[in-house]
Amino acid sequence: MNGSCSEAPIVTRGLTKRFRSGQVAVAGIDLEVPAGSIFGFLGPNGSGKTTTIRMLLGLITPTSGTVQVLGQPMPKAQLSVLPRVGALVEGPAFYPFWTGRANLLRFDAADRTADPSTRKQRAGEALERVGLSNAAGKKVRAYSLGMRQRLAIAVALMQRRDLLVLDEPTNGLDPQGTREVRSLIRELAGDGTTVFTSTHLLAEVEQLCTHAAVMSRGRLLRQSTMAELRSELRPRLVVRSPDLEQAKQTLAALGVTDLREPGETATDDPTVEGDPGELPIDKLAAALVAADVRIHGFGLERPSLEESFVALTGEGFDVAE
Ligand SMILES: Nc1ncnc2c1ncn2[C@@H]1O[C@H](COP(=O)(O)OP(=O)(O)OP(=O)(O)O)[C@@H](O)[C@H]1O
Repeated sequence: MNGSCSEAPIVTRGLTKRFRSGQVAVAGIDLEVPAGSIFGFLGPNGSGKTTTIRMLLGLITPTSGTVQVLGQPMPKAQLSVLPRVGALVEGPAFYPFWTGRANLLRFDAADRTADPSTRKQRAGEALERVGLSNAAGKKVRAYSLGMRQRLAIAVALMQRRDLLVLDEPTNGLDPQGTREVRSLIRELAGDGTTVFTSTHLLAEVEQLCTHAAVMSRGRLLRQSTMAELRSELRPRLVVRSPDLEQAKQTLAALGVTDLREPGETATDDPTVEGDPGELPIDKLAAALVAADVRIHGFGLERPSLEESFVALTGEGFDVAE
């Protein structure tokens, strides 16, 4: 890996894009993508992910703000930066009647920074890395969607890359293709490549990423490690009881805050939940019993990542695979 990669491979400051229509697609975002991370750039459709990625790669110019990729300013330094960045933005258009290998060679031949004398060898290595060596001689039209996407990633891997930027790499894939691409991304990151990947799928971030940033309506709401995001999700006290009013009063008197009755629950029992803060839960249980509250259920529940992101963005995420 290149020495300059110890610094964050992607840094933006106040990055903004206002389109001619007047629409502000990206509104002053400060991104910092650590070296070696699998960074999930998460947000609902239309939240500004693709526009951000296009600015990172120098495909469009920011209205204001700065972008540094691999320590150098973009788009100014794109000639020296882009050969070290593998990108998958709009999937490359393959010739269906050509083999996977022939398509790969064609893309490399169109790349002025690529060395023709090593082309065949590099194609062989890229096909090997994405697990397509055995299918390299097959026509692309016989490829599954997952194989096509892996071939697209092979295009991005024809040269040694310090950073991969992938825009919705599993979009449109069936579950098998999705698994293939996710495991490929994990392997690539395991080799030390930083991976920046956008997605509207929360499950993708949960399964794949070490870090995440959450976009909503052009703004960056949060960015942190996945471990931090998870630990921040405070557990809530959940009590099921036919004596709901009394349960509420008792808990409130002990200092449980934000008491609410959730709409839908797994059981028919009336349920109240609240934030117990630092209160020891055995004391809370004892107090309910002492107040003659009949208890059908009692415990701490951690909100899912989805619930907390929905609370953050006010929008739902697609949690489907
Ligand atoms: N060339 C353009 N001209 C005008 N508006 C645009 C242009 N490109 C994108 N937009 C608008 O900017 C907003 C952000 O779009 P963007 O494609 O960046 O979002 P996204 O998060 O990548 O969503 P998706 O996953 O649907 O692509 C959207 O409202 C979109 O309509």
